[in-house]
Amino acid sequence: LLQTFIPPPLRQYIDRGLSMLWERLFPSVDPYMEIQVDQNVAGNHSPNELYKEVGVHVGSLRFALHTHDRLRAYKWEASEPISLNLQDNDSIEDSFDGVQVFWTNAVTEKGNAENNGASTERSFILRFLKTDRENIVPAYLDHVSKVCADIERENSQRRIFTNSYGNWEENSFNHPSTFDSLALDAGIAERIMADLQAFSKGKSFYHRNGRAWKRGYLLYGPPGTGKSSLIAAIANYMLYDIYDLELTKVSENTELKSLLVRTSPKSVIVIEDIDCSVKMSNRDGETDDDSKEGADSNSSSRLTLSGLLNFVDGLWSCCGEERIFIFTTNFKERIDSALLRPGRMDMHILLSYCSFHAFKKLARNYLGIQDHPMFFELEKIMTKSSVQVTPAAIAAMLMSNQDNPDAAISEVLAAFSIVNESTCQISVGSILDDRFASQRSVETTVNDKCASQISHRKSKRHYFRRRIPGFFRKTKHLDQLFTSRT
Ligand SMILES: Nc1ncnc2c1ncn2[C@@H]1O[C@H](COP(=O)(O)OP(=O)(O)OP(=O)(O)O)[C@@H](O)[C@H]1O
Repeated sequence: LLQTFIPPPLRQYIDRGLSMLWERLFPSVDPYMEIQVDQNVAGNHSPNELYKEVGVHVGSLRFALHTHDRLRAYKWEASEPISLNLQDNDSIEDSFDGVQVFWTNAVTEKGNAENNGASTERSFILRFLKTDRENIVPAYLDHVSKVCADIERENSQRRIFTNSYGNWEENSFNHPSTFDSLALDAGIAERIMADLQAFSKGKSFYHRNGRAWKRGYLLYGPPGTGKSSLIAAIANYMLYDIYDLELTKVSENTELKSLLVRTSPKSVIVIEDIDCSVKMSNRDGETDDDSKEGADSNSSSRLTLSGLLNFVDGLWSCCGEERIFIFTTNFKERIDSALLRPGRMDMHILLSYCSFHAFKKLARNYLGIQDHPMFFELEKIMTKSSVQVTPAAIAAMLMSNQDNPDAAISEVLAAFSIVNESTCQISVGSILDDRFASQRSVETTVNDKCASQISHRKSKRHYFRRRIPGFFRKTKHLDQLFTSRT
């Protein structure tokens, strides 16, 4: 009750007063016990890792800034950020699972300064009620180590690895994507974050249930809907490194296994475009083409589907803990169902074309606006329309009109309206997407997808000419293509 209603500084005074009263009334009975964490390991003078961890933890107790008038500032290493800590012999309160503890930054001078025999001994002293002994040792000390590891991870540079000739090549990872910068359908970001939180706290749950501590996500949807950005957001949210596994560069199962065992815990292992990475249609690794030709008697030494299945959820998949597997694809239906089952891919997340909810997030991020008079009309069109536009395409429109929200929204509105007038089902997003940025690709897309359905070819031509300057100027052929297809 006291802990709930009395603010920490006042509580500290009351605690101290009560302790002093207790000591005066019962001088021989001390209800507290202490654990001393020395700077060096007694005997061999090597640094005590736990001392450093306690230092980081105590420095992270933010309320020290408000309750203490004198603090110490330092850096453990030149590259690390500044840490704050207690002055010599000051104390600070912390709590763990409702139990109150005190840390004192104890400094003792030993020996005689006159004959150069003086030395300073530093330690952190943990003080808590004897009755809380069971709750504190070792759970609280483990918690301190974990907090320290988390802080160090937060301050350290994220890394991205990619495989090359059977080895991982390392690079620094600075992708700025976060759940806040992503425009997703309502509730998706919250669902993923809750799942990730549960996963990161789930060590004992996974062990109790005999499961490897890992999680699999399948991200699927058309190009330009944010699959790669979501992977970066997940890595940034969890403070994990990324292993970007290029399956086409893996020649056999043993190589896959050896790559897997060399990934570190707390990492995201990504296989993008899994459907195009390797042609595997059955567990023996025999592709359709192989079976037609009756080729390759040496399938056991190659990369096979069963090798991949074992990679994700086999005996070897649990040789490192706390890992997230993410597969992406544009075509979920092309993936073998064995790869999709829970345990391998625990959550299937559809990233689809831009909804009005997602559009509002993009407008907030790119234009800095929460609302606009044209939103009402846009929402109506977006909800009714059968036209689908990717967030990537909308983001491109907003970015090119960052300083002019009216123009930006008019452009989005025009895009929906123009396309909507026709019966065309073409995805504007897929045409504008970077990967289609060649004349040939545009032709193919137009040809394959729906050029035959375009009824308003004039406005379409005008629209695409505006959106992709250069293409249509150079290529009369495309004009003819629209005409002939109509
Ligand atoms: N949902 C989204 N929210 C915010 N920005 C997005 C979203 N989707 C796409 N974008 C923007 O579009 C660009 C391309 O997105 P991204 O590469 O993540 O898509 P993708 O689905 O992985 O595409 P592909 O399947 O072609 O790899 C990104 O730089 C990002 O800025």
